[in-house]
Amino acid sequence: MLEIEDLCVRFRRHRAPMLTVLEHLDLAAPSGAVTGLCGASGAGKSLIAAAIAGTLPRNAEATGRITVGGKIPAPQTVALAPQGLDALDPLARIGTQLARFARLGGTSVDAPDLLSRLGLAPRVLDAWPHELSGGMARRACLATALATSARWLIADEPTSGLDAASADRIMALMADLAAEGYGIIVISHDLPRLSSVSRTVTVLEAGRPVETAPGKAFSGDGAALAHPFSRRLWQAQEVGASC
Ligand SMILES: Nc1ncnc2c1ncn2[C@@H]1O[C@H](COP(=O)(O)OP(=O)(O)OP(=O)(O)O)[C@@H](O)[C@H]1O
Repeated sequence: MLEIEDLCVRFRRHRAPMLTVLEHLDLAAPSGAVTGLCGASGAGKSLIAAAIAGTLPRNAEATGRITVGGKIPAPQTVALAPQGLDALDPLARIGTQLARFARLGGTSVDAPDLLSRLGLAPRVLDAWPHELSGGMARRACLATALATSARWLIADEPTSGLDAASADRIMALMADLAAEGYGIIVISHDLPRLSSVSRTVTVLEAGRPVETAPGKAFSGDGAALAHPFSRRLWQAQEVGASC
């Protein structure tokens, strides 16, 4: 179990008061399941990912407790596939980067097999990041995180910029990895796909968690959701999807 207790994040600013951007987050993410995080832009989702992975910006101050299996996680326990595609090294071919991440995790990687699970052809191994489309780069980012063989993965917006079939494939992969025993946390604006694979989805509104609901509560008109903000978020996507 990956547990977050009372996580708060605030930023130091030049000649300005501290800015609080995340307040009192509790989260329990079991291994063997997908745990979803959603919310409006700027709600604090990527900062949660960074806090778990230990990559918060230098001007951030975090309080609270993050544990995996009851212990403070060692480096490399949790792999992060960040939202920004600039996480890829522009000066290394994708194959080199996958091998590098595998070494970081003290393991080796069957790179063609990994790419194929993400719907990428083996030729991508020889490609430089600038030669990839946005969707291919997103999947290459995910591949670098998976290459570490960490048993915990946080995927921040893994379907952003992907066509519908590729997005379906990525969310199905998240579910498959969970079925293989991985602990998976997925951050996504794509609520229909996110909720379809998640055991629970935590909804954030402006830095505050408002509700943790079972994935299946995101259906129909959202009547099974407890908080009005969650219902609005869900209904907005459903209306968008049916237009
Ligand atoms: N280095 C920083 N210094 C100051 N504020 C920051 C910094 N990084 C992020 N923030 C602020 O923290 C808040 C949360 O940012 P975060 O990136 O976690 O949002 P998000 O929920 O992931 O949004 P999106 O869905 O748009 O990716 C935002 O208001 C953002 O402006």
